[in-house]
Amino acid sequence: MSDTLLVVNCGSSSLKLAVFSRDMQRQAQILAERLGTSDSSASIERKGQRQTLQLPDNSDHQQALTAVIEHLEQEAILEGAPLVIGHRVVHGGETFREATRIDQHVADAIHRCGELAPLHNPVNLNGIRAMQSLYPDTPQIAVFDTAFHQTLPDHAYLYALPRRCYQDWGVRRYGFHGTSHAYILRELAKKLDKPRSNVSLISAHLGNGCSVAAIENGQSRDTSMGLTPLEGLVMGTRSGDVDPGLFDFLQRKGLSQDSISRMLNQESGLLGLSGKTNDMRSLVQAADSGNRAAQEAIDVFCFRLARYIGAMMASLSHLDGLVFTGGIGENSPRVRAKTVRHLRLLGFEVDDAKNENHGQDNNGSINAAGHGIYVIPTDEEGMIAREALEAIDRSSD
Ligand SMILES: Nc1ncnc2c1ncn2[C@@H]1O[C@H](COP(=O)(O)OP(=O)(O)O)[C@@H](O)[C@H]1O
Ligand SMILES: CC(=O)OP(=O)(O)O
Ligand SMILES: [Mg+2]
Repeated sequence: MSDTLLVVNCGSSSLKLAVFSRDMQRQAQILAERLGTSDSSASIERKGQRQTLQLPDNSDHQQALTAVIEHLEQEAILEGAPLVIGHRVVHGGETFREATRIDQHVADAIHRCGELAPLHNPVNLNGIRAMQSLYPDTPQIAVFDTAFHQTLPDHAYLYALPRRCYQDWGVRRYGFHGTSHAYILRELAKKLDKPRSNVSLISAHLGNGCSVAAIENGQSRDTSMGLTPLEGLVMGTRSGDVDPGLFDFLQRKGLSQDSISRMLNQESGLLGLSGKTNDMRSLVQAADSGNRAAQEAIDVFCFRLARYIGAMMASLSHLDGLVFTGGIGENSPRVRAKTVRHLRLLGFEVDDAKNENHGQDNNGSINAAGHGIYVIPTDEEGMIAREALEAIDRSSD
């Protein structure tokens, strides 16, 4: 068995892998996209070099994983079975409060939670099964998006529904992107040179999926995603909050349950509003060329985000900083500036020059006066690797 740590993050149409050495140095980062199409490929980044690996036509996650692992072995990036494999699992319900070694019992529980994350958990499980068959003797650890939010207080996780919905079916707010929010807490604590247990922040993870979290003295106290990763902010293809009355309305218009679910999860958000793309970078370009729908999509995205940042203040007694992260949060000065402009009354103000260069010359800080505002790149894979290692140390104690 080698000294390598492998992280597997199976998303709905993509696959991310990362390889780390035992001392947590990243050896390679892999992104496979457009799975299930005739155009799927993987890009492999290693020591500043990028390679592209063409994947077999219509590869599913399992086939893509097998092809990528074969390549990593050929290139000696992986030599023999990894020491541990960490998997991102999106929904762990109330069952999992920390990273957990996967056995049949745990796999069954992940399968049951799949009812609440149908776009995510089934593909997470496919990744787990693929790696179990490739490396049957390697410990496989599940790291849950929901785990960090298990500290939400009752008043933040209960929906105002009849009690039986929670008691009989587990209908409550769970929250997601916990691995990223926990990483951001850790990085902000380092920046401020404070123990995590004294740090309070609002973390805005803005990728394809988007969520904010209020973290008070190191614990998650509120977040924008709920029972499923559909609630809250406007996302790439997800609507975020809508009036629950919409379901009745659309059904009366003749839409089936499946088509409503597809609409809300895959055809809405930035894509739905712009009618063009779910990609924020392309939207900013389109808006600059005068495309009105693209501009409106950005406006709605930023306004919803600002509303939620305001809402997160209700869970905090002090604030060390507002942090932007994820592909959009890290790279879009436009989104950050536009969002913060709505929040002047709450004491937030961006410094334009610092914002334009993502705070790079200011230790990540981009605020003018008022509360601290930071840009901090997230590292879900690094965090999963660390948690996986801690979990095997715990299980061998
Ligand atoms: N320079 C940029 N400006 C604006 N948006 C960007 C930029 N770079 C990346 N993004 C956006 O980040 C989003 C993807 O975020 P990412 O965190 O990589 O996604 P995922 O959730 O799939 O990991 C896309 O909307 C993409 O357009
Ligand atoms: C939970 C979630 O939304 O994940 P992602 O951002 O990977 O879609
Ligand atoms: Mg993401």
